[in-house]
Amino acid sequence: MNNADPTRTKPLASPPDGPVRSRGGTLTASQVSAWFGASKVLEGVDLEMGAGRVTALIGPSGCGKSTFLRILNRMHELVPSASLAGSVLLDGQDIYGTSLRVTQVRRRIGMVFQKPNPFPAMSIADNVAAGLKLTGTRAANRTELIEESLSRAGLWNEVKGRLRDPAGGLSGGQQQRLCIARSLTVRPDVLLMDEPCSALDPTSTRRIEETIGELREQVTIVIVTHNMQQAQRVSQRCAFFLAAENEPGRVVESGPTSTIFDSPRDARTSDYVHGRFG
Ligand SMILES: Nc1ncnc2c1ncn2[C@@H]1O[C@H](COP(=O)(O)OP(=O)(O)OP(=O)(O)O)[C@@H](O)[C@H]1O
Repeated sequence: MNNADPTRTKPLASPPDGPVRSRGGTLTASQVSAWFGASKVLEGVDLEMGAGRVTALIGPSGCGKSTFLRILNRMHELVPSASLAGSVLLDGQDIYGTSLRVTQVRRRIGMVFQKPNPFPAMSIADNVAAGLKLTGTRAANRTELIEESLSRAGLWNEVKGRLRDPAGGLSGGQQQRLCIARSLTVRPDVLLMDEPCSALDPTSTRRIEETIGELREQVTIVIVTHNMQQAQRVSQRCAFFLAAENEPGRVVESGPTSTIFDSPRDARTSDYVHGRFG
């Protein structure tokens, strides 16, 4: 591509032969509260999700984990009745401020959902490239980015001989890794994952967990999980959310995963992580 032409959109990706830069962004949530209409569902969440780490959001159903996750890449505002207070900074930059457009925020902070959602009739390669299209990103090195993204998602070896086949022919676990690859094409700083293994069998789950482990040096990961073993296996930090009856969800405690599981400060954390409720 001719980089000398200043009118051309500069691709986000590095040159094809360049390595993926080791990076990841730090997300800092301060006093985040959220509402759906008049109903307050989250209260005063303070949480730092550091670069190079996996942060697990745990807690019983309905305590606001997914809402919090969606606030982190401005998806919460897609619900017409939704509102929020507080701030979220990505490396010190306010993601709700005027210096970042919403498309830039969603490009730098990607999301992988509970149920794999590839375009089933579209080819495997086109599904990965759709990550560029969905975020309005132009890239000269499309082919290399497809291989790089599939490799980083741990899927390249399984699909390299059938990139033109429809994605609907992949197993559930492969489809989820394809969705991870799709998110990685724009080289995000942060990847948000909302129960990414809940629709998968144990073998596929372990494969995704390995992928998370491989990715964390390059991308900050925030994952919602109901699986306590998974939180222990994949995360370095944990935040325990809880909503008392008719109250919004709050973070009871957060810290290193080993502390949350082995010596939490709050008895409710201990009860939850040891399966005594929720
Ligand atoms: N679109 C919505 N409109 C109205 N209320 C909503 C909406 N989405 C979530 N809520 C409510 O907000 C609260 C928090 O929900 P949220 O999905 O964030 O919790 P969660 O901890 O992720 O739950 P789960 O673990 O079951 O996914 C719940 O009371 C839920 O009913």
